[in-house]
Amino acid sequence: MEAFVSRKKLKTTQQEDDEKEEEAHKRKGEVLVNLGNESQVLYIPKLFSFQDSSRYLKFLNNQIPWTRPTIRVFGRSVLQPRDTCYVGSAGITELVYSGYKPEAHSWDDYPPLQEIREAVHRALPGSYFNTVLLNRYKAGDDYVGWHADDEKLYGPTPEIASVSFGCERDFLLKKKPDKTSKARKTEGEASSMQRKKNACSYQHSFTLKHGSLLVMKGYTQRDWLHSVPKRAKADSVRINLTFRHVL
Ligand SMILES: O=C(O)CCC(=O)C(=O)O
Ligand SMILES: [Fe+2]
Repeated sequence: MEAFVSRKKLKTTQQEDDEKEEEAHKRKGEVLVNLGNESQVLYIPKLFSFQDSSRYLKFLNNQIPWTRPTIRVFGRSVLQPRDTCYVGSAGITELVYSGYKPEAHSWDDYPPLQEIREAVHRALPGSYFNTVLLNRYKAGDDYVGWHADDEKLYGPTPEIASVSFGCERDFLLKKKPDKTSKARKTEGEASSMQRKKNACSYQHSFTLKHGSLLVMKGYTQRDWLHSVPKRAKADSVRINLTFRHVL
């Protein structure tokens, strides 16, 4: 009985701490979502002013050597549905995703990218990013499908900082299917009402604004998938930069 009470108390303290942290971010106009099991997402809507964001968008759109590579998806070669470029420090482990190994360009050639990285470092004390993967979505039919950035070179709990410029697009998160038999059994026993309720907390969506920063932390890449789906109404270019730390 005693053990049960103290466990319950411990959980309450954790929840209280989470709520306090969420409140502190809210006061700054930010959103912190605790996804459970030590996964969090932080959204800062205005890391950059409108003017700076527009200047960066123009620079990136015109000066980055964009490519649209052929990638492998479920054993088939397909054109990636967005443009890409990769920038990283010399000597880092090579990145390979969907059978594609992007060439790492040098930070030295893109001072505005270094400026953006410094702003991200200031916003996230203690963070350090040595690579950035850039994506350009020309319009609403460019997208990124469901995936996790769970490549080994980032380690088990990577912090991924995602900066967006240009057209607003939806960023979705959904929980990976739970593999443990205990979880399957609990889900099987749940009433349809409970299942609906659970489903809600297993999906989140953010509209990523011009000049915003979204950070995925903790075990988000292990336990969750994310995507930027097609949107018929998105009629202009969006550029997204995901800063990552290669170990
Ligand atoms: O464009 C975005 O917001 C997400 C991009 C992304 O998930 C990725 O590059 O891995
Ligand atoms: Fe991603």
